[in-house]
Amino acid sequence: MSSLEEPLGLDKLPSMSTIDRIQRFSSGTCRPRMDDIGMGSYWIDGRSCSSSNSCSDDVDDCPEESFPWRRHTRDGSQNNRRTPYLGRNTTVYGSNCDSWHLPEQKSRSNCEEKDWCTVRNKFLAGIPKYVKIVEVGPRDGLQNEKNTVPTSVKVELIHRLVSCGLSVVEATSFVSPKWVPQLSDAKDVMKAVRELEGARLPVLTPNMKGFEAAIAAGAKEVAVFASASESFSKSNINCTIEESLKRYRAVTDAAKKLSIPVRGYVSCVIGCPVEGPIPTSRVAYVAKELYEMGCFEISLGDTIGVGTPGTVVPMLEAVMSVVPANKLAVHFHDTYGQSLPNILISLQMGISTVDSSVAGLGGCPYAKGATGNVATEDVVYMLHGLGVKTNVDLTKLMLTGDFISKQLGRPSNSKTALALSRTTTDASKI
Ligand SMILES: CC(C)(COP(=O)([O-])OP(=O)([O-])OC[C@H]1O[C@@H](n2cnc3c(N)ncnc32)[C@H](O)[C@@H]1OP(=O)([O-])[O-])[C@@H](O)C(=O)NCCC(=O)NCCSC(=O)C[C@@](C)(O)CC(=O)[O-]
Repeated sequence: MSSLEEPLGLDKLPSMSTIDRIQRFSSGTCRPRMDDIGMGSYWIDGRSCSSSNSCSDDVDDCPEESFPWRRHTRDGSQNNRRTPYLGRNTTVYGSNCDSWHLPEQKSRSNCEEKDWCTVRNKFLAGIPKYVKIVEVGPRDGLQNEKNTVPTSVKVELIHRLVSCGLSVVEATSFVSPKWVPQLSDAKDVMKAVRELEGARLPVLTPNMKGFEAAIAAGAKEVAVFASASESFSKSNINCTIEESLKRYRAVTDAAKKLSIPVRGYVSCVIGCPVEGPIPTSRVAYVAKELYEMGCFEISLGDTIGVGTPGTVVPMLEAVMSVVPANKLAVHFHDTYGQSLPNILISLQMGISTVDSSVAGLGGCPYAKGATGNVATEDVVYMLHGLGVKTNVDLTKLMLTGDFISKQLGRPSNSKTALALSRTTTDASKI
């Protein structure tokens, strides 16, 4: 067994060419052409700069998502629809729950504006204007809870998360109740939220049995979950990587016939609790297989949270050589407190979808030592501070984190929630 007490990959820091590429992406000039960096057509251009080097952006605020076999185009206005669920609550934290950020463009002088453009072009050029957050709290967040969380609490959590403006909330898992007893009420949860508007509510399905049960309960989107570690695959879903891919082909084939979008997860993209460091080529292989079988998005999971930017960069580089960046998501667990730097570097490399969990809930029952996902509040705080749109209302999100933390009887794992709950009692001091 390899020791995972040191950051993985100190001996495997990215090559100079990798570092050079990131610096070039952030250098204030436009992105290199795809051919320059050997990524073929898979590299997705982020924002580019006009010849005047102005900061005006060319990326849609909230790009429409396309699924390979989707019949209908989604109504873009749905992003703005909110369920009125939180209306009856009183505000706990006050109304000033937002990030400290640089002054708005309109309040900057021409000179300040020019300086800001230079700084932004130099360090933040690759960062998208809009980031889609996939909230995994009700599923990944709760699956490891020892005490049974009542179905009504799970349903209320989903309602509240949707009312925060989150456009994707992973609702539950149709897995074996023997393996994950906490989510044995998947059918009841799904039936209670199936008509909820304003967000997509995917569910995990490990095989055809799970897929059929999910569809029968009203799921309109599912996710399959493979692993880049053979050992983790066996302990999590009781089969080899190849066997899991075979099962998932059956699920994606069935989903295609029903026009159900399928998301694909790859676990252990940096390290495995049993095998230690995982080769980037293996991560790329599994991601490519899932993508080619029809998954519309591949979420790369650092299941035990051992990654640092030093290991995340080469992993992403390997995956981006086979799956386009705009089809990738990152999914970090915060075991070593590395999630935010890992997310930042991922954004700089062209990723614009981030998984997270309200109040930092979570952990995988089959990944010893894995702690919760990065807290959604912390991700939103960082993104808003960077001027990146999320459509998420941080105040409502904090109330939601507060709600579920109280239900679980412990404090939130979100540093932002903790800090803002203290400071916003007297918002005038900020
Ligand atoms: C995959 C199996 C089912 C194989 O489990 P198995 O024991 O090999 O399954 P089986 O086919 O031999 O069947 C055994 C029993 O399970 C039943 N069964 C079979 N399938 C289902 C189903 N879908 N729903 C309900 N029941 C099912 C089946 O009917 C049978 O029931 P019995 O006849 O004994 O009464 C099991 O290993 C399992 O459910 N694993 C799920 C583990 C899990 O949920 N892990 C956490 C999610 S992954 C994760 O958190 C990582 C991620 C995604 O967040 C990203 C990251 O951070 O890395």
